[in-house]
Amino acid sequence: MSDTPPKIRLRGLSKAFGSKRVLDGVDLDVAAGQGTVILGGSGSGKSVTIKCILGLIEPDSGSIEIDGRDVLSMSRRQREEILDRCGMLFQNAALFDSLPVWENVCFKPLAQKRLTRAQARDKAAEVLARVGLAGSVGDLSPSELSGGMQKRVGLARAIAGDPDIIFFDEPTTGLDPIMGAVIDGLIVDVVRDLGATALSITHDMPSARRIATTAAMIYHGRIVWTGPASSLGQTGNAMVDQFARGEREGPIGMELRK
Ligand SMILES: Nc1ncnc2c1ncn2[C@@H]1O[C@H](COP(=O)(O)OP(=O)(O)OP(=O)(O)O)[C@@H](O)[C@H]1O
Repeated sequence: MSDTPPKIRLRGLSKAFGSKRVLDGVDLDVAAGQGTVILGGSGSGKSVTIKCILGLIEPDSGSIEIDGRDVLSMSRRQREEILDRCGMLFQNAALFDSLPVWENVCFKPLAQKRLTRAQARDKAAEVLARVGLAGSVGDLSPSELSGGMQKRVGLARAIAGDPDIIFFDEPTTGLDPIMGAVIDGLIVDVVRDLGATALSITHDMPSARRIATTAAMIYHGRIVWTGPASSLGQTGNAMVDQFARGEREGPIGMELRK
């Protein structure tokens, strides 16, 4: 056990939608300054977990601590201050087609009036360069970009506020394997340069091994295994290894596929 307190600590996190219990006591420590990935079948509650941390879904019970502070019991303003230090790369990048790339990149600081439009243009050019895009891309519409470029723009938006914590929701989905590796490399670089903590969701095992140090598997609403991401596929845990290798036979039954 490390002496450094976790950046994010979840204890007993539970959430049901109607009669459907999705999270049933999630316990998870996300180490500061490292990458952690949550694995689990479709519909197992990975996104709901991240949405609870981001304040987009209120859990029914349990606690969420960030830097040792319980975010569920703090005031709305205090919670917003903490969430302002978080960045998010959404699945499919989730860019606004009606806005040029530079306004997408600096959407949040512009909406919060923390930057003037001129400052936001400069900031966008700076972060676009960090993800390997020319400043001129800032004037394009997201619809004019390839999938790989859209992910880069989504990554630029995620880091534009110099966040402490960055969430990555399936960052390589829809990309060819080489572009996926390129995006993973950028993720590792920007997270390291910012000294940030990264919490990711992915079904892509090579990506999980690249972007995370620690992996955690969610099953039936709980974290059932945590260990080194480098060991995925050879963890010795039959459930995790079946999942990581994508094998049909194993302890994970067909109920996940219903
Ligand atoms: N706002 C909501 N209202 C009702 N049900 C929801 C809501 N959000 C999520 N769910 C349900 O919670 C379950 C878990 O969803 P979640 O999106 O967390 O899955 P996931 O593990 O991220 O899956 P995937 O890998 O397919 O993205 C699903 O059955 C989903 O339908």
